[in-house]
Amino acid sequence: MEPPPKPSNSLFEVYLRLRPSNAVGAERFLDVQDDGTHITIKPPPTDHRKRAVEKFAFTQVFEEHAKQLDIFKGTGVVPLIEGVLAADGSHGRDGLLATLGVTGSGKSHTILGTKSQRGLTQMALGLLFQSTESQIVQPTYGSNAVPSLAATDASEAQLFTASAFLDSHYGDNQSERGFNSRAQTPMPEYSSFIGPTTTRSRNIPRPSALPQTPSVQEVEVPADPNAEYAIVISMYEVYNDRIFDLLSGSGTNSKNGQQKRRALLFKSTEQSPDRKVVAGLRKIICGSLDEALMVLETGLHERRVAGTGSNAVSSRSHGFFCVEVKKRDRSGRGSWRGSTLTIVDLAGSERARNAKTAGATLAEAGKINESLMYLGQCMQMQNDNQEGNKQNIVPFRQCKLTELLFSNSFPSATSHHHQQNSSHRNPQKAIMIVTADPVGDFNATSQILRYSALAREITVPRIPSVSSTILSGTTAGGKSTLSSGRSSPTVSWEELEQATQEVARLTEEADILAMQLDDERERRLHAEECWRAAEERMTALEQEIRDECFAEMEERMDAERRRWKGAWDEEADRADEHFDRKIEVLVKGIEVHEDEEGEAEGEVRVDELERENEGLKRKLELLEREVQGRSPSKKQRILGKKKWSVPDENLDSE
Ligand SMILES: Nc1ncnc2c1ncn2[C@@H]1O[C@H](COP(=O)(O)OP(=O)(O)OP(=O)(O)O)[C@@H](O)[C@H]1O
Repeated sequence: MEPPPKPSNSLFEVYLRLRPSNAVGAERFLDVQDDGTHITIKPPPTDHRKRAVEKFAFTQVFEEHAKQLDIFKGTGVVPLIEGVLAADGSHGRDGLLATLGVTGSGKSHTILGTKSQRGLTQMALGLLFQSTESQIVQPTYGSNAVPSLAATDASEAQLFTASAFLDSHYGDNQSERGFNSRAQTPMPEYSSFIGPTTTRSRNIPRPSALPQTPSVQEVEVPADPNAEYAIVISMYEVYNDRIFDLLSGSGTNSKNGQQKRRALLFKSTEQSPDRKVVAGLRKIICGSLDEALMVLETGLHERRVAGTGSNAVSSRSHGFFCVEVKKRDRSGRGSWRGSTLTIVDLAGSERARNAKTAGATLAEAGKINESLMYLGQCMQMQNDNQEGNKQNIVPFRQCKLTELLFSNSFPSATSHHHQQNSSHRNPQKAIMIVTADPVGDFNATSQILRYSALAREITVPRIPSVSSTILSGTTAGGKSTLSSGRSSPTVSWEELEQATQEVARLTEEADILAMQLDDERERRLHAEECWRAAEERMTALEQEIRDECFAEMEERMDAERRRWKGAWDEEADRADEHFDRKIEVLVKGIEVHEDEEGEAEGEVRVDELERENEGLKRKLELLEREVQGRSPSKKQRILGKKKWSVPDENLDSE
């Protein structure tokens, strides 16, 4: 079985590294074939259910004796570095290096090393700085490198020089100022971690105390001679499907850092519309390997402290270490472009049943297993795509981990458009190092090998069946019988032998089918698990959407209520005014009515007075006529004296 030729769209090259085991007397279930690319695993003899021997193909298998430097040179890390340095003058190609394996199988050992040995990360950093030594930009206060780097950063990041960052983290916290990728602010240069006078509140990692071996001096990778380089480091972890910055200091700076940590988004930004980036990270510009190693140690410390604390040794999150290798024209003009080398230390898969975990840690283990299951699905899909003609879509959007790992593995949707211009990016090149303990947990290890291997083959060892044994014995007997001279139907013996062989073949086929059935059953269970997980996600999503809708509805109802109340008050005011006006009109109306009455009364009174006057006139005429009948002097006297009083008297008398 050959590993299938690697198609251009394949996600990973997959290497297997076996770790030396400490277990004494434990039986080995994994063997490496002579070609160095295949392994076979057979279930322990105690497992009666499974008899198949499974064979897996990898790009290369590294046995227990392989050293860190062997892995560094043999797993394609060097080509990844060549890709990001891009000596040919291009923008380079993103690289991804990840380790996958059961808990305790040696992932962190491989990628991050130990107290005495460097891991692939430190060696990769060493090679990057070694290759760009004379061309690396020193980020100092006043140089235009820092603000120009901040201006071209597409991820809304806060940029710090390593010295400022380390000073703010370990020193007196006075220099907590960064370059935002959107607004450039001049920043003073603090180099207190180098200077002898600074008081440090926490234990600053000392480069001299970090492992110095293995050295990568002998490895040579060319850099672009016409470029100046800047190396920008960021670190984050995926914990419970959420992204947290490992350089923000929130985990180590606060007592309850876990609560204060703010989850970041993986999204497209204004400056990066066609690629998703982790937005809002703290990024550190490192001018030397020592600075880079100190930043790395700081992030790793944060990862350990910010974790659950229940298992200090084991990685409880997926750790991402990103080295952006930026370059621009050596003259210092032009904008920064470049690519990123991402190194991932995946959390170990474990069986909740085996791991004595409970509560939050169990939920955390569940999330780790779920994300690794999705990763397994993606890798399985890659392998299926390689084996068959049908190209399935790799379902990498199922969780943060696979999204982060794979979203740059495919040409972006707009790459077609970009093909014409210089900003076109190649899909990233990725390497997966699977770590395994050949005497460890068979079930957990075989499960990981099954989905990570580039090819797989199952064989059932041929067990002589009872009938074939008997019949072969009978055949031998027949021959002896023949030699004894007894007549025997030779054709029947031949037929019987053929039939026996057919039975043996069918038995073997049945065994293989049974194995395949087992396998299918396992795949079905796996698929059901995925289905359940997807359903749970859907339910959670539905709930989230419902909550969102409800909140929006509430908000709208509130706004509507407020609007309605306003309108109601306005209407009430208007009605009051209207009412007041009506009353006014009514009052006026009443006044008018009163006047009319008065007028009428006046008229009546005038009439009465006129009538009275008429009566008086008549009486006066009568009196005059009466006076005329008397003497003139008397008449004068009477007229002079009684002219106006007489009527009254007359009226009274009347
Ligand atoms: N190749 C190796 N040679 C020597 N020791 C090893 C090797 N691989 C792993 N170890 C040791 O085994 C132990 C567990 O390894 P490590 O912490 O790397 O496992 P891991 O896969 O990262 O586990 P987890 O997923 O829980 O973080 C460590 O003490 C490590 O030094």
